[in-house]
Amino acid sequence: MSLANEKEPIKIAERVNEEFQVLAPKLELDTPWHAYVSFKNKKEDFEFRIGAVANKEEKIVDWRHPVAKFYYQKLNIGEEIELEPPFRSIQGAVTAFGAAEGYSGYLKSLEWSDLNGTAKIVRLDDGSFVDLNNTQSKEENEKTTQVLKQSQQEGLPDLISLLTPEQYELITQKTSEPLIIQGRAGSGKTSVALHRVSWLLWDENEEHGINKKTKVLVVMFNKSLQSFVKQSIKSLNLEDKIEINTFHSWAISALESVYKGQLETISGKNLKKLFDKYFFKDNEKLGMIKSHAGISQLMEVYVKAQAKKTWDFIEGKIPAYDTDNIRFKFKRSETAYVQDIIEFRQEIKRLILKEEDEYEKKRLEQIEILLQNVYEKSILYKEELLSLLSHWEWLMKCIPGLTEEKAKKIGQRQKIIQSEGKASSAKVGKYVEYDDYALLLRLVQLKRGGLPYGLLGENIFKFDHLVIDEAQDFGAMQLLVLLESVNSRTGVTIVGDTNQKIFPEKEFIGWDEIAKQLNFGNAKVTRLEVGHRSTLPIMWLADSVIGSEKILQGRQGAYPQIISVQSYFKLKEQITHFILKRIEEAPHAHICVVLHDKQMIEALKNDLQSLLKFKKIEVRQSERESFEFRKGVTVTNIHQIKGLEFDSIIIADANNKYWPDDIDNRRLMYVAITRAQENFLALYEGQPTPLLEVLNEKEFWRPVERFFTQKEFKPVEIIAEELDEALTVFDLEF
Ligand SMILES: Nc1ncnc2c1ncn2[C@@H]1O[C@H](COP(=O)(O)OP(=O)(O)OP(=O)(O)O)[C@@H](O)[C@H]1O
Repeated sequence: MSLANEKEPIKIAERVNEEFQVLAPKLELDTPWHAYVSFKNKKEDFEFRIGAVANKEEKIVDWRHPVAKFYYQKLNIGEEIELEPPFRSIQGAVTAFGAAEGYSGYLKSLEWSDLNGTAKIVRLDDGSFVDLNNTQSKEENEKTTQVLKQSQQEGLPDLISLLTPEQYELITQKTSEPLIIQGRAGSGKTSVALHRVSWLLWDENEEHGINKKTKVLVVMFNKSLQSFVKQSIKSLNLEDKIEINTFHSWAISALESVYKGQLETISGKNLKKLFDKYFFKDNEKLGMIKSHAGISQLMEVYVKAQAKKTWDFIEGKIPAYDTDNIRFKFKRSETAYVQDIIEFRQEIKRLILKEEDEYEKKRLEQIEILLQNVYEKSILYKEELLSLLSHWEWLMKCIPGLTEEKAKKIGQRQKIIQSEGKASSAKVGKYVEYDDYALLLRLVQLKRGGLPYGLLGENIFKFDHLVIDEAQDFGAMQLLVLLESVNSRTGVTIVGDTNQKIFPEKEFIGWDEIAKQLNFGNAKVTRLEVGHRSTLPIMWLADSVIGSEKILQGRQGAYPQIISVQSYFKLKEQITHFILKRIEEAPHAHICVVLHDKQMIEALKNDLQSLLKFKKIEVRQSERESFEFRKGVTVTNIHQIKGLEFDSIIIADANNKYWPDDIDNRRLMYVAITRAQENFLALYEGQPTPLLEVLNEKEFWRPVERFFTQKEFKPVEIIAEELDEALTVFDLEF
C-alpha cells in the first residue's frame, strides 16, 4: 500500500520509521531516502522515494532523476502531472509530498502534505512520534523543542529534500547556458553551484554528453573555504570526481606543469622591505593594474606579433633542410604558436627515429635543433612578463586612463620584484608576486591554446566545467584566465555577492561585465534573495550594517547582542559563559570566536581551552586548510571565515579601534554576522564599534518583533456556550 493511502500522519511516520530501520543499515546511509512524491489516476497509484543514492531494488530514485522535479517544483496537492519518457507516458494528480530525515537508523523527522493538510512529525527520545502542527500539551511542546535542539546534526545539512524550486531550476538549467548567480549571504549560492556540478556529472544524464573523463574545476579564494567545500561535497559523492582549489594553488600547479624555471611568491612583508630598500612608494594601488583585463588584450596583441615573427624566422632558416616541405603540414595558429611548434617538433623527432639514411637524418636533426631553440626562447614567461610591464607606452594603450607616470612606475615596481636575488647573468630572479600568476598563466594560455598537461607538459587541455565561488574577490585577469580554461563558455557557473567583497585590493569587474565576458547572448544574472543560513534577527542586523534592504522573511531566533566588558578577564568569562550555555542547548554546535586583532588569537584560544577543558569542549585555533568543521569552538581571524558557517559567531574585539566605520569594515562585519546560523554575540572593551549601534535601538527591532508576534497571532476563540456561561448570572448575593 502506498504511503499516501495511510490517513494518519503519525501512522505514516511509523511506517517510514520501519522502512528506515531496515534500509539504513542495509544501504549504510543515515537517511535512505529524503523525499517522497505520489500521484494517482483512476487506475493506479504511483509513488517515488527520492534519495542521494539510487537503489533500484528498494525503488529509490536518484535526486537528479527527471522525475524528482515533481517533488522540487512544490506543486499543489491535486495538481495534474504527466510522467515523461523514460517512463510510460502517464498522467495523474499529486496526492502527497514528504521530506524525511533519518538519524542512527531511525526516522528523525518527517514533513508531510496530503489532501488532509500538512504535518511536521518528530521522533521523541522515547521512540514515540508527535505532530508539531497539532495542538499539544505544554509538556509535549517542551520535549519536542528539546529534541529538535539536541539532535541538531554536526556538520553540514543534507539539502536533497530542502532545495527550493528556484534553486532546483538553477541546478538543472540547460547546459547550453552559463549560470551566473549573485545573492545574499546564505542564500545557497555555493550549494546550488555544487549541486549543479553533481547534476551535470550524473552518469545517466545523457543529455549532457558527460562521461567519466569530464574535468571539473571548482575554484575559490581562500583555503578555509576550500576545506569547507571539500567537506560539503562528501554527501554529493563528488570527492574523486572534481578538482577543488584556490586560484593561487591552481595557478601554481598549472604553471609547474609547463614552467621549469624557479618560481616563488614574494611575501607581503618582504615586498614591503624591498620597496623600502629602493625608496619606492607603492601607494597608488599600482599592483591593482595587474588585474586589469587590458593587460590580457596587450598580451594577445603581443603573442600574435611574436607568433608571426617566430614563423618568419623559422621560414627563413628551414627551407634548406626541409626538402619534403613537412613544415606546410603543420598549422600556424594566430597566437598558440608554441603548441604548433611542440607538435611540429614531435613529428620531426618521430621521423628522425624512423629515418635510416644518415644524410636525411642529419637534415631532420637540423630542423629539430632549430625548433628546440625557438621553443626554448618562447617559454621565457617570467622574462616576458617583466618586459611587457616595462613597456609603458603599451600599457597606456591597453589601460584607459593610465597616466604616463603611473605606467612607468609599474615597470619600475616589477623590476624591483623580479630583480631580487637574481644571478648577475640572468635577466630575472625567481620572485614574482601573487597577482603575477594570473598574468603568467594568461601568457601560457595564449601561446599554448590551453593548459599544458602530460609528462612533459606537451599536451593541452581545458576543463569541461568550471565553478567560481565568491567571484567578487577575483580580479578581471584572474576571471579571464579561468574562463579561458574551460572548453565552452557555457560550461561555467559563477557565484558571488558584492556585499561580501573583503579583499579591496582587487576591483571586481561587476556582474554585467562577467556576462559580457562570457560573450553569450543568454548569459543572464540570477539573484537569490532568500537567506537560508541565519535566523531573521541575524539577517536583519547584517542587512543594516551594509545598508541593504531588510527583508522580513526567515526563521525566529535569539536576538544578536553586544556586551561591554571591563577587562580581558571579564571577556573570557563572558565568552565561556556563552559557550557553555549554547553547548548545553545544542551539543553539536560549532561556535566560532572571531578576532580582527590577529595578535590576540593564540592567547584567547589557550585561555578558552583551559576554561572549557572540564566540560570536554574542544577549542581549536584554525586557519586556512587547518579548519575542522565539527562541534566545539574555533578561534580565528576575521579574514578566514568567508563562505563558512557556524552555529554561533562571537566577535571578541568589537571595539571602535578594530572596527571603525568604513566600507571595508562594513563588508567584513556583514560577512562575520552572516556566518552565524543561530546566535551572534559581540563583545568590546572601551568604545563599541559604531557598526553595531542598532543592537541597542528598540525601534530598529520593532518590525522583527511584530513579524513574529503576527505570525503566531491566533484570533480570539469565542465559544457561544462559554460566553453564555460567562455572562449568565445564576446567584445573586444580597
Ligand atoms: N533550500 C534550502 N533550505 C534549507 N537550507 C538551505 C537551503 N539552501 C541552502 N541552505 C543552507 O544554507 C546555508 C548557506 O548555503 P550556502 O553556503 O550555499 O550559501 P551561500 O549563498 O553560498 O552563502 P555565503 O554567500 O554566505 O557564503 C547552508 O547551510 C546550506 O546548507
